[in-house]
Amino acid sequence: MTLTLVKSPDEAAETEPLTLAALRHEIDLLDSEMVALFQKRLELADRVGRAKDAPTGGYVKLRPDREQAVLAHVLQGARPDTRDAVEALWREVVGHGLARQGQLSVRVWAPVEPARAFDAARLRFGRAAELKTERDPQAALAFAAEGKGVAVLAINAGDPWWMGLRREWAALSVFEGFGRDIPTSLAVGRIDPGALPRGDRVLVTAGGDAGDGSGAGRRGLDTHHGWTLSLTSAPVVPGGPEGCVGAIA
Ligand SMILES: C=C(O[C@@H]1C=C(C(=O)O)C=C[C@H]1O)C(=O)O
Repeated sequence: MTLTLVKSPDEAAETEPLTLAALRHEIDLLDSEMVALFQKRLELADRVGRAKDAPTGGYVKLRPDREQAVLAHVLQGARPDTRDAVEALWREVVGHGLARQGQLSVRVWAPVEPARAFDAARLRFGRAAELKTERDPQAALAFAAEGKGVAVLAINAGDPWWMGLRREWAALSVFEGFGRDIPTSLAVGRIDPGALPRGDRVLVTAGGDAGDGSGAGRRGLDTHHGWTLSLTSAPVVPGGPEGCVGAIA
């Protein structure tokens, strides 16, 4: 609701600068509070990071499940008209929280519309992350497999890099999908399997064509020589015999 004070033009001319100054003072006070709170939050993220320094199994510190819960929590309290702004802001906040535990590096491989994939990665990981484009999907996967950071790779881009998630890149998990309804790129990394987000499971399977009924409830994303990359809402276990290679929110 917007309150409008009815004033004569003269009165308005006199009081307006004061009102403006008063409003700006309120903003300054809030900014100071927000900076203090942000710094407190960063210190806590720091402490969480040190707690994670205990054996990690070579996993990166990024915890998609926790980030999903943080987002859900703040969005629950947000007015509908501020949801997009709150989400964008918190992606930044969380990105800086993670950066306190070590800078996140992201390699992006997207031969078609690279700017779109890059923008999506920037929105997801925030400005605190270091983003670089990669010309070779295998180099992006190798970078992520070494635990140096994570990779974002386009799907349906003429390279079935995702088949490697069942083979040489089995240490990597898909933990994010980018795209409106159907993902057009996926993020992969050495993510603790216990920290994958709640949502659809990502499958790489031989035989059958996802979407033809052979895999009930599956949605195909890409196929190559009898192998299929698909999504399912079935609660399959990552790394298990069903070919689950991760999960996306
Ligand atoms: C603080 C943590 O580390 C990272 C930063 C988060 C945050 O700032 O809220 C959330 C998840 C992690 O990616 C955590 O795991 O809780």
